[in-house]
Amino acid sequence: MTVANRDILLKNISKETDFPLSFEEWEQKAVENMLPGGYGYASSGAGNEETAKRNVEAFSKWAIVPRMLNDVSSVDMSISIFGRRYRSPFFLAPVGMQGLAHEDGEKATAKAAQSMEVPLIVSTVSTYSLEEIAAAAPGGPKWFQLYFSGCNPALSYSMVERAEKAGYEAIVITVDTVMVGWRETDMRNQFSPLSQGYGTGNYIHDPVFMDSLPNHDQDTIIAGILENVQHPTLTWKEVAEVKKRTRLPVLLKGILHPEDAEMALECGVDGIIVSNHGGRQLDGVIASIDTLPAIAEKVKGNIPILLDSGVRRGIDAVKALGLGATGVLIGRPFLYGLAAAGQPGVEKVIERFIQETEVSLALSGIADLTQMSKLKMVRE
Ligand SMILES: Cc1cc2nc3c(=O)[nH]c(=O)nc-3n(C[C@H](O)[C@H](O)[C@H](O)COP(=O)(O)O)c2cc1C
Ligand SMILES: O=C(O)C(=O)c1ccccc1
Repeated sequence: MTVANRDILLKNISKETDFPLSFEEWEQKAVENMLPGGYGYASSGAGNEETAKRNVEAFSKWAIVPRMLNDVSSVDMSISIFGRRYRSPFFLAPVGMQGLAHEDGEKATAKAAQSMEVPLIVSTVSTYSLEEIAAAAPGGPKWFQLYFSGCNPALSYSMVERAEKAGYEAIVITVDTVMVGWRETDMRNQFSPLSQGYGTGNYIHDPVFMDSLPNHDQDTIIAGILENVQHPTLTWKEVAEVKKRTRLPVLLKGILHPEDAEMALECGVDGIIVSNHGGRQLDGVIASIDTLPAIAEKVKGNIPILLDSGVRRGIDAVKALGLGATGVLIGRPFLYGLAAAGQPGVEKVIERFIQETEVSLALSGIADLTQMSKLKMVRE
């Protein structure tokens, strides 16, 4: 029997009581280890935090109708995407400024992703440069998340080129951040992640970016980064242009409307990430998991659909897979693991997700992910 909770039944779990189990327990460790402004930035949602709450509630409203009497003695939860096979359906979401959680920031996360064989999506606004992160874990699968520059397209293209050169295997264009959301927690704390992040690293270490600035004092660099991240004029035109300029697969992150998913197909993108940015952008929007079925119906298996926002444990991933996702991204869960214990913390968070998913698939009567359509999914 290979199923993960064997160790628990054999009481081997007592060896690792130092590590939290649930999301809430990891979050408590993060509260203890992060500065209040940084924790507030990471944990909060936009506006009244309706969507941030809805993301989690919506998962609990979906129920699985499981299958019995299928041999689940070995559960294979590997997925295949863009010609590569991964051992699990989990990805680490692009999370900027990880230096806020741990001094090794994305370098520690990259090492954990490599050792757990989980693809890492590196943010444009990382504490460390995309090359430093790649060098920290040269064998690990990694994708690059692009905030397409609002004022400097040459910067975006140069970042795509650098990512290709550094071994990144896909480009994820985030489309829900044409401007940063209305974040009252940060206003109250007078907190800007950009000024904090800058002190600990050298993200956007790009000659094109640096040349575009009138001078190199910290305020000018930070204002320049923000101007580059926000892009109110972003349209399908820029997406098509990025597609033209890279040989890597291009995904769009932040799709919620089924018709946008259809337009993504028409535009020739290679994948979509159904996401509301963890409730950090437009408050009041639908939970990702609730819009997934309609999107899956439009996409009809033509391109992979990934999902994030509110995935807190393995069973949430099973629900997303049951509703048509190829894989899921986790954001805050791994960030809190990083804050709690650095690289080993991220590894343990990933391990918990993988093991709970394995047990949950077995109990659902699923031996491998091609069998997911045998489940019935019901919304309360
Ligand atoms: C602190 C923080 C920073 C983030 N930075 C980025 C970013 O730079 N680029 C991006 O596309 N998404 C960013 N996101 C959104 C995540 O990629 C992801 O969509 C979200 O965290 C998923 O929700 P979850 O935290 O509920 O798992 C960030 C999220 C957090 C919590
Ligand atoms: O905090 C975020 O979610 C995010 O994506 C971001 C990135 C750069 C600046 C501000 C916010």
